[in-house]
Amino acid sequence: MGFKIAICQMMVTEDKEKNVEKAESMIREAAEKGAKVVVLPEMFNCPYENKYFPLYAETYPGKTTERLSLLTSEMEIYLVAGSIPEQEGDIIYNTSFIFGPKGKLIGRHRKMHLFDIDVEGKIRFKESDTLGYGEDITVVDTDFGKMGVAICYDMRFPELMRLMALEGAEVIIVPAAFNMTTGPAHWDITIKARALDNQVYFVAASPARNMEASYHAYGHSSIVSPWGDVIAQANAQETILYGEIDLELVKKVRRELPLLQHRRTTLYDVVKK
Ligand SMILES: NC(=O)CC(=O)C(=O)O
Repeated sequence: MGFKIAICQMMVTEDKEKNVEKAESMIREAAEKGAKVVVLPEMFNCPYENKYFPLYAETYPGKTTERLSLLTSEMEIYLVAGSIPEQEGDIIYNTSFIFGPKGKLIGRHRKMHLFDIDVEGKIRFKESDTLGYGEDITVVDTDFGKMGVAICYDMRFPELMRLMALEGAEVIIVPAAFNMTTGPAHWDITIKARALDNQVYFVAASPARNMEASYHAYGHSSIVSPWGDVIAQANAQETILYGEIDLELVKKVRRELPLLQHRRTTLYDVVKK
């Protein structure tokens, strides 16, 4: 079984309404071109900067999620709606809402690993200044099998990705926003490594690079096969990236090179707490 997936590598600006409109028009175009699963980038309705997260935050259900749920049901697709700042009580989360073809919420991933880093002379970011930690691993059931969803920095943690594969994920989808320091250094290799570790399709969705923003996203949204082949990759500009997902290939690669079966779980293990 297979399906077409699309990543909307959209330009995110300070105008929330325009961001949501842009997301809607790109989703519509991707669905009209046959995509059955559409993915938006991390913080698609809000600039990636701590000062904006509280200003753009919405509760669920809220204006952005309601609009995307309606569009998802109109286009009869699955939508991994990138992420938005989600307010619950006093806490704001970096949250990905996942909708099924009838517009129903089928999953919600709150970023588990917050991007608190300080690369000397290059980039300092401390998401935990404004955001709270997600606590749950997210694997959703779809008509195309199980898919894991995580957000950006989460993908640097192989244990999380492995647990998703052990829960049955054959595709891992990651809305993300690496930057011009970590992107050139780590983006491609991390995506390929996680695809190969777990023999999954790895789908990483970035915003386009906006040089007027304070945070310059790397772009380069990518779709990598379970064999490590790059099926499709964008550059830094706004675009819709398409790829064919062949679930038979996941089975073939796992049969030919049975990594998941060859783990020495009597000697070591990765467990969910
Ligand atoms: N923005 C992130 O969460 C992560 C990132 O940019 C990186 O890991 O590099």
